[in-house]
Amino acid sequence: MLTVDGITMRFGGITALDGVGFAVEQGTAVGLIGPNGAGKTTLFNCLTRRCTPDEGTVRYEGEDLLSVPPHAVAGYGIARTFQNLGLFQHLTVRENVMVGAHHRGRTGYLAAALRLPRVRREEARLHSLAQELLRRLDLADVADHPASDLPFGTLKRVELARALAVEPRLLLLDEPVNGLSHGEVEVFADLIRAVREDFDLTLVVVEHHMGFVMGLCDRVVCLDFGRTIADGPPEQVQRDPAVIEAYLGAAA
Ligand SMILES: Nc1ncnc2c1ncn2[C@@H]1O[C@H](COP(=O)(O)OP(=O)(O)OP(=O)(O)O)[C@@H](O)[C@H]1O
Repeated sequence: MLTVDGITMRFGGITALDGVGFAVEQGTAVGLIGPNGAGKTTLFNCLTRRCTPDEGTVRYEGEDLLSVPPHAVAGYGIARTFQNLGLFQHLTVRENVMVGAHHRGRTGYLAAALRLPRVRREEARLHSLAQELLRRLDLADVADHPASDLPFGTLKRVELARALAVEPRLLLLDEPVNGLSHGEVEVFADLIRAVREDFDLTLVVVEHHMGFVMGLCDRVVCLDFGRTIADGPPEQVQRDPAVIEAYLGAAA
């Protein structure tokens, strides 16, 4: 279970988040929505330890996540994808996925330097994990291509494979369908639903595409001006007058 409580984050005179709280039960998918500037990215950055809030707590499986340094978050079974893809363009697809796998590597530097047998066993395990993910996400044919050669839609799958290589229980998706065509969104939504099931994932998704959020998430949290204005099942949040007003106000 992920519990976010009383998160407040200020940038100079701007209060980006103002006492935001919600909980994500293990195995559920929660969508974070809200008009531009509502505070979604700032909240996501607090969850992924890219920033530290001024006030509040974030706990995952009882651990105080705010005391965990950003590079150690993967060790707690938490992975993320990036809005603008967090891939290494000059590396191959397979190497990018292996980068994810190594975030979760369980061997220390000394053991790795000495190439102890357990290091070799761990390397072999990570290679076969990467191979399985490449197959599962239909990337086997492009495994040895540099990322820079591939279309955006394929890179989205590489990004997902890299995150899954961390062997997460909790996966945080930052605008996963941003930049995809209408048809690609539906295919990617099916893929996310399938991997969620296969890997028994808990999901937190920041996304502007309402159809995607409503079709994937069990619960939706809507932010506006740094505050939670709705939290409930997708159909309920979609009909909530405060949510409609926030979006219409943003469009006006
Ligand atoms: N590093 C920063 N310095 C100053 N202000 C910031 C910073 N990051 C965010 N803000 C401000 O905090 C508020 C929330 O921004 P945030 O990017 O979290 O919103 P958002 O809901 O993700 O918006 P969008 O949907 O446009 O990505 C905005 O007023 C924004 O200008």
